[in-house]
Amino acid sequence: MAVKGLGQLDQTYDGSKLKIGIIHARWNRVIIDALVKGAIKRMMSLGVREENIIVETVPGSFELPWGSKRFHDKYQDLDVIIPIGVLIKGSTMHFEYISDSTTQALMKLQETIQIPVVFGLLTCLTEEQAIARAGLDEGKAMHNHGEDWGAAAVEMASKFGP
Ligand SMILES: O=Nc1c(NC[C@H](O)[C@H](O)[C@H](O)CO)[nH]c(=O)[nH]c1=O
Repeated sequence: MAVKGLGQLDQTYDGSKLKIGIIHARWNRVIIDALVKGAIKRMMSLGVREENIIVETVPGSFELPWGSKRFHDKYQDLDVIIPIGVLIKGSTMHFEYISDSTTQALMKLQETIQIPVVFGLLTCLTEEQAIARAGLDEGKAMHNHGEDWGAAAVEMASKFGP
C-alpha cells in the first residue's frame, strides 16, 4: 500500500471544465520535467482536458512568484496555478534564502490573485532526495510528488476556485 503522498482524494472531481496553469523553473530540468509530467498525468486522470493545461517557464525558482503573478495577469481565466521548482542545497546559504522567500511569496500570492496556488517547490538537501520525490528512483519508492500537486490543484480549484 502506498503510504507516501496525498493518496486518494476525498471525493470524485470533474476536472473537465477547469483551466489550470503550470509555471515551472528550468533549473534541475530532468527532475522538473518528471514532476510536470506527473502533475499533468494525474490532472488528466481527473478529467482535465490537455488543451486546458497552460504551461509556462521561468529561469529558476526565485522567479516563480513574479512569474506566477504575471502568468495570472496574462491568462485571466485560470482556476488554479501550480508553480513547480526544484531547489537542491549547495555549499552556501543560497538554498535557504530562495526556499524561504519563494515559499512565503507563493503563499501570499493567493491573496493577490484570488485563486489557489499549489505549493510545487521541492526543497531538497541532496540530489537523491529530489530524484526520489520525482519518482525517478528506479526500483525504490517511486512516488512522484507532481501527481499530488495535480490532484491538489483539481480539488482546490473545484472547491475553492474563483
Ligand atoms: O541555486 N540553485 C537553484 C536556483 N537558483 C537560481 C535562482 O532561482 C534564480 O533563478 C537566480 O538566482 C536568478 O534570479 N534555482 C532553482 O530553481 N533551483 C536551484 O537549486
